[in-house]
Amino acid sequence: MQKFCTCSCYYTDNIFLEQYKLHVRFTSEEQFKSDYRQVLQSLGCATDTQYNAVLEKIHSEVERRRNLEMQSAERKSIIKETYKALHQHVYSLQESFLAPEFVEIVKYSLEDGASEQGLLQLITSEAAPRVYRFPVFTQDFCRDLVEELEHFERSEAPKGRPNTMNNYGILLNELGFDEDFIAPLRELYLKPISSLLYPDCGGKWLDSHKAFAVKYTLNEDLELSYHYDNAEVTLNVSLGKDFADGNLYFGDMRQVPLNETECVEVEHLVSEAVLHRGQHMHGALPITSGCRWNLVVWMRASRQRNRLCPMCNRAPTLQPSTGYGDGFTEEDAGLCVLT
Ligand SMILES: O=C(O)CCC(=O)C(=O)O
Ligand SMILES: [Fe+2]
Repeated sequence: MQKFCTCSCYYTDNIFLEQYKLHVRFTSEEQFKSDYRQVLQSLGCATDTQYNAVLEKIHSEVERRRNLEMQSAERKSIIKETYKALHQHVYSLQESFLAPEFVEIVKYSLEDGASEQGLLQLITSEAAPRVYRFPVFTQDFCRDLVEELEHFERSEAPKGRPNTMNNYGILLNELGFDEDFIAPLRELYLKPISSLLYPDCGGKWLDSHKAFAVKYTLNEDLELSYHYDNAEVTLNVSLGKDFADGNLYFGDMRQVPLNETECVEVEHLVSEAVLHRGQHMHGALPITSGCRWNLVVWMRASRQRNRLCPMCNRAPTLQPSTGYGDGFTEEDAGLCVLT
């Protein structure tokens, strides 16, 4: 059994200041002041009170991150004991949930001699550079899954939120989707495709994931700011329900400066996936009516990220974790010792 880890930058880096739409790093008050005081001022954080409110936000976010694993495990166990599913069948992946076109492209990807060129002939469209759109689920399955997620939302069960940028949404591992749904979807279906499309980004070595559902409605979140994912390859499936606008947009890879980037809008039809490199910058435009639910799977390749943590851009400093952590692994140095 692999032992998955987190990078310690999780407690210092990529802290999102919603009010200023700014990601920051915090290691000490002096470092923070020298790195951000001016930038924050230019974004409207002018007074000491506003600045102190920012520091307060950062401290509480770091505290939240430190308690996250324990609280998540607690929620998971309460959900397991008390939550009654509406559609029990959606928790175990079956081929009947999948669109026939998706099954075909996976079948092709598993053939001897399958190539990127051959696969691209079967995929509906390349919506932006190396961003692919194709059907994944049936409409019936999308409807059942949304009904299940809404049933969970309405329940008394405790809820964890996917990340600091989403205030609504559901962590699917807490709800019990990891073992029999997301893991086989990644391993049996998405890895063969990603191996051909993204061999340079760890696509052949996907071995863990973080999966969640995101939700946008008029009284809650409307949009998602421009960001990259803590993932090598991301699957994003539109589940419905009815909504207007809310397209995804893609810029460039995270290494490219923003002023050299042109964004491309990508229409996302219900039941279709958008598959992209995790570090390809993107966001979601505001919806203007209705309710939009998406399934997002951040897929990780330990072989890739053990060398470079995409969040701090350094060799990761590993911290033990429960579950998949952030997809890093302790590599066994002493496996074949000759004496
Ligand atoms: O709302 C969406 O479709 C985008 C979600 C996303 O990019 C993310 O959660 O990482
Ligand atoms: Fe994302």
